[in-house]
Amino acid sequence: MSAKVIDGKAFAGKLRAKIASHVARLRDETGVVPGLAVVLVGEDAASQVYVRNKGIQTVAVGMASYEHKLPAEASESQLLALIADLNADRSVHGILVQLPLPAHIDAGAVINAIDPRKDVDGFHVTNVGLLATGQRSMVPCTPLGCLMMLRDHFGSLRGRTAVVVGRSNIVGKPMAQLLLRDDCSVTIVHRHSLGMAEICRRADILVTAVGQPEMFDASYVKPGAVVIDVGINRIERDGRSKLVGDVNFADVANIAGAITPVPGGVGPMTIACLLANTLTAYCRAHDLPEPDGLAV
Ligand SMILES: Nc1nc(=O)c2c([nH]1)NC[C@@H]1CN(c3ccc(C(=O)N[C@@H](CCC(=O)O)C(=O)O)cc3)C=[N+]21
Ligand SMILES: [Mg+2]
Repeated sequence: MSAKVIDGKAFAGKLRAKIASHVARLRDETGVVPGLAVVLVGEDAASQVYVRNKGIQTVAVGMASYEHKLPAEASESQLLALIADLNADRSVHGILVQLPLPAHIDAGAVINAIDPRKDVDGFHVTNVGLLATGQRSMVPCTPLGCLMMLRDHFGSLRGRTAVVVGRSNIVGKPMAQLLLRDDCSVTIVHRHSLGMAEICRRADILVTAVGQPEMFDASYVKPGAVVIDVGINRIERDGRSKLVGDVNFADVANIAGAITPVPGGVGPMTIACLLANTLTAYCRAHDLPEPDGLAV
């Protein structure tokens, strides 16, 4: 193995420490701490674990955490009423509705009911449009975390060739927007792309977000490229459950210049960026200067 392993867990720890020191200072200055409300509908086991981790980390940086759990049968109008309450609640600066939602609820309608200024996921159509037009917005947490790691690795991304695999609204599209804003030449490829491996082999920066365990081997990677693995796939191996990325780590680590591991790469950065976005939303709500390095 020759690639540098980008330690997202350690990076996220440093980011949380920076957030915690700002929160402590702002609490002393204003008497108000940032508040994050997380809404979970239903009993999905994985979602419960994520929501619990988010709550623990929110409190650990000195913010207030509000958890709202609704039964799987909750109606869309019940959920919209809760969102309206949270929009009006001045102690809540960030609102996250855990996805996926049950099929009987229109997720788009729920997301677009969130006050865009409190939309710490950056999924509201207003924030999508602001990002796409280069204006100040809330930026989706996973792409933001990836961008922070890339900027840390490269310094400037200007002029580099980036390939994003996957075109979801939560990762692929906003990732491409952020890379474009940092002056990369950006290509998005997806399941219908012809010659995908060949296109990927042109990338200085390869971001994989497809949810296919270990799909990307060395044949997709240019020697020395930086590979950001967004996939988090739970698989059975040797009778045990384990997490793997979209990238075949052992194979790609022989050829890449740097690579994020799974677990311990993008995942921890996603949660740290949720806290960063909550602090950003708080600063904007209170007309306070935004700390450097939290938003793009
Ligand atoms: N509205 C909304 N926003 C989200 O950001 C959102 C969501 N819904 N629904 C579910 C997905 C998933 N997600 C993860 C965040 C962190 C890890 C993470 O920290 N993973 C650890 C491993 C955790 C483990 O061991 O299970 C790691 O990669 O090292 C994983 C997954 C955020 N999501
Ligand atoms: Mg896709």
